[in-house]
Amino acid sequence: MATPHIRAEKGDIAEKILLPGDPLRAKFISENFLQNSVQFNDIRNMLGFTGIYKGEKVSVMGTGMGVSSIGIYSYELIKFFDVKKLIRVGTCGSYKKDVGLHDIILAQGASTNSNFQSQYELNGTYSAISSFNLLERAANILREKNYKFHVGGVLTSDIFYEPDENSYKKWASLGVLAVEMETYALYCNASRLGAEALSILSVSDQLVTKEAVKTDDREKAFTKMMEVALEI
Ligand SMILES: O=P(O)(O)O[C@H]1O[C@H](CO)[C@@H](O)[C@H]1O
Ligand SMILES: O=c1cc[nH]c(=O)[nH]1
Repeated sequence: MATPHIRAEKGDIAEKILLPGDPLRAKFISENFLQNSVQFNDIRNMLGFTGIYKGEKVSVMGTGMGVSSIGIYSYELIKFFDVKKLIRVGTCGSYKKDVGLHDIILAQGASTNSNFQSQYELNGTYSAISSFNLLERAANILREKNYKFHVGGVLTSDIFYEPDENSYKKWASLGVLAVEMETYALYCNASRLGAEALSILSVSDQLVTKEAVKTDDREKAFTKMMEVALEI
């Protein structure tokens, strides 16, 4: 049963899915990590694949950029395709000097400047948190592999090009490690619909030192987080 955004039947998509923002990163993961991979989605070029990793069925699909886009895909994946474990594998901008380029962040929770939570008509502010089960497993795998990682809060922002380049300092003063654009919505949908979610992020930009990973490397350079996500 296809949805407006995913051309697949129930069973075509595994219970566990990796979700990069970039659909070409999904293709890269499929081609480099999965065996017997079959493409299940092409609508809007939001490429999705299902294959086998170490004997386990696993899927990978792009989400696009921003809360609205991942809000649609994660909702459809959980509600209509019975996906149970959603692991975002994304890039982020570090807010802390000691969180360097290529370091991995496990997003324990997400704050946001988006109004995604207004749909729930709460009389307060919702704290979007990850699945402790997935977080604990990812942390254990990272320790075993001896990969440098950090655990903490991130900001899910609607804005990539902030007019005030110092505004990040206020979030950093509250311990927020980095900025990206999807995790808050992913965690909300997973909590609301009864699935587990975790964002594993690689630092592509350093807002304190102004360093950045080269544009051509962004699709393929972050294989460590992909490996960890697949091993969970
Ligand atoms: O690398 P991805 O997963 O797309 O994540 C980050 O990169 C995009 C901005 O360049 C936003 O989607 C942000 O969240
Ligand atoms: O600075 C950055 C880097 C990646 N993704 C973001 O949203 N911001």
